[in-house]
Amino acid sequence: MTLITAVRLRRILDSRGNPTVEADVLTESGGFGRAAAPSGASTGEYEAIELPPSEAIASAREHAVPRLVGEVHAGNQREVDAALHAADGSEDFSEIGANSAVAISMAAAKAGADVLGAPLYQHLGGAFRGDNFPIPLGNVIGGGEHAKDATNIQEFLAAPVGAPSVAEAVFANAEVHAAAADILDERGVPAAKGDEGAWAPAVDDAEAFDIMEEAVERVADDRGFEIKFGLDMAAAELYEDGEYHYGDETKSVDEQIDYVAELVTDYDLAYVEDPLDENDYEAFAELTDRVGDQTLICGDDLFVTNVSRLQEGIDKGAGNSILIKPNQIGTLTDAFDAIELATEHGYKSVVSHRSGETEDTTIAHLAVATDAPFIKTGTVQGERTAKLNELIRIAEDAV
Ligand SMILES: C=C(OP(=O)(O)O)C(=O)O
Ligand SMILES: [Mg+2]
Repeated sequence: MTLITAVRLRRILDSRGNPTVEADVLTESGGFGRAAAPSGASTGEYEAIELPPSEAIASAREHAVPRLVGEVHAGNQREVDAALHAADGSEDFSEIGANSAVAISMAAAKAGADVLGAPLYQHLGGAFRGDNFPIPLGNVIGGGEHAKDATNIQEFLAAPVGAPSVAEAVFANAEVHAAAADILDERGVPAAKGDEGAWAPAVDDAEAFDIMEEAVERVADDRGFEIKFGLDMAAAELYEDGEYHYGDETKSVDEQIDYVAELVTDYDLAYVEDPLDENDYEAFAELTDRVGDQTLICGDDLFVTNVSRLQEGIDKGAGNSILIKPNQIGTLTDAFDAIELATEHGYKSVVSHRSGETEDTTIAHLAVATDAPFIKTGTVQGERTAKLNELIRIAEDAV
């Protein structure tokens, strides 16, 4: 029934206006799935390789499509993803491109679900998920690689940890985003938006903390449940020649650890992603030792959704959480394996978008299917709200 009969690949636009890969997968019994690859800007050094979309498409047509069509069942995700690995033959999808691989992998999952007549989250294992829904981490203020002349820290994220439902959490994040705009306005600070729709004002990090604290407090008071906030420091982007660079100021590794530990305590941060360089497991371990019982220390560029890198982190006590970005590793199977390993070792999974996105909603289903405690997928803008609105629909469907 789910034997793949066609795979179509094309270039479409992503949210930055760049081309990206979209895949359609069709099956013998008329099943259909469509998915598109996202794209990062602050990419990790160890991510699977994204090829220019035209190259990725040409290579996947030559190497992957013949191994899928008439050979593999869309309903068997491990079979699909093994065929993609075999077609590629490299360790990092540098032959067919992780962008082609992830688009095909996700489109096949949707085609498999379509044949079964099941929602994607159910097909991906949602029947045995818990009762919880992922808490959305919403990007409210940001800079770094996502916006020019804004904060050094890449993302200030609302974390509505006390929200009674996923819908309330989604709306609360949007309200924090709006409250931040009001506060900026009151302070006479103009703000454009960064790649993910977060405000990108020309303020220093200290002022951004201040604005976040106030915005979160206003909405929490109004809503009557607890809203914290967190960060993606994307510290690999700040790190050069052994030091962390904040504009003209620098911090040694030890100073960076002290700085982050203080931020966690001072602002009661719910979440800190990539507070240290992607090669520094030891510093991650030291910070985790200091504040890992108070907050999530999440590895994005550190782990790149890769089980080997995660295992090294587990062995060294680096972090207590992993960001899951399917396109960092190339297939849904690899992303699932990373989530499974994380869960086994008490690491919290945070399923994530990329700064370059499309209307694709696969990550919302992935987060629900795997019972991930968090999802990071922005706050506003269509390519972000596509996932947030899908979460609301899934929650309604799953009760
Ligand atoms: C979403 C992120 O940004 P990008 O997609 O640019 O890596 C991130 O760093 O977590
Ligand atoms: Mg990150």
